[in-house]
Amino acid sequence: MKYYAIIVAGGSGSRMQNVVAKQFLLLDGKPILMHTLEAFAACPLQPELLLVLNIHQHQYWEELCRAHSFTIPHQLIKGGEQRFHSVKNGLKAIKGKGIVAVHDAVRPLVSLELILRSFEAAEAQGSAVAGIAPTDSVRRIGPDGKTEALNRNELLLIQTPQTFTTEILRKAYQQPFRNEFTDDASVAEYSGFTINIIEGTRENLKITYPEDLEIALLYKKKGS
Ligand SMILES: Nc1ccn([C@@H]2O[C@H](COP(=O)(O)OP(=O)(O)OP(=O)(O)O)[C@@H](O)[C@H]2O)c(=O)n1
Ligand SMILES: C[C@](O)(CO)[C@H](O)COP(=O)(O)O
Repeated sequence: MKYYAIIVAGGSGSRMQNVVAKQFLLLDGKPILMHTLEAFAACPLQPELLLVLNIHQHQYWEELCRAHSFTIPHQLIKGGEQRFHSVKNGLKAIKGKGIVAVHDAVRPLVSLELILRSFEAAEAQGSAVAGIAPTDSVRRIGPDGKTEALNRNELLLIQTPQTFTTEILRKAYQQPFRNEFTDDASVAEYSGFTINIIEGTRENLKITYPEDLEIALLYKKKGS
């Protein structure tokens, strides 16, 4: 079986409010994106790595690789307008059959154990989407601005990797983009596929706001 990882890094990181796109910010002395690629490169299934990046950042990335002596082989693909289009561009570059993990570049603390479990579960069941139970109470905001409590036991916080067979992912990404498509699971589900959830990990956080970088550094130091 052939394995692939599409690492999506085509966003601008607007919520991070930094002049440098967040995937390039340093975590423990190295760009976030390099930690993420290293996590997948360490997988014994040896996934082929496809890195999706805004075309205007390709040269900058190549300079960063030289500066950090980063030599992990990967294919550079141009990013799209939305995450959906970035994944689609990555998928187009995969020609054969296999198992494809889609992962946010800005989740650098993904564990090798989760990556492996995700590939294995998707190979056995068609898909594997990482999720964890919420620990806060949750409410829905109605159109009138009033809020109502939701039963958190019926909810999951969804992470990446989101891993699928090439057959499922290709079929799903043939659809036109919809605003509700915030992840690959929503795209596959809208296409009629059932989503298989696997347990994610608490430290697999998505670096979104400045304080997330500080939390990620604490996790990183703890792990090393
Ligand atoms: N057109 C886009 C938009 C997002 N992403 C990627 O999808 C992942 C999750 O998106 P998010 O955390 O929202 O990143 P940004 O879009 O960069 O952040 P923001 O929404 O704050 O602008 C990130 O690794 C991001 O680079 C992408 O590949 N292509
Ligand atoms: C894919 C994702 O990380 C799953 O939680 C999430 O949907 C990305 O959302 P964003 O708005 O692009 O950060």
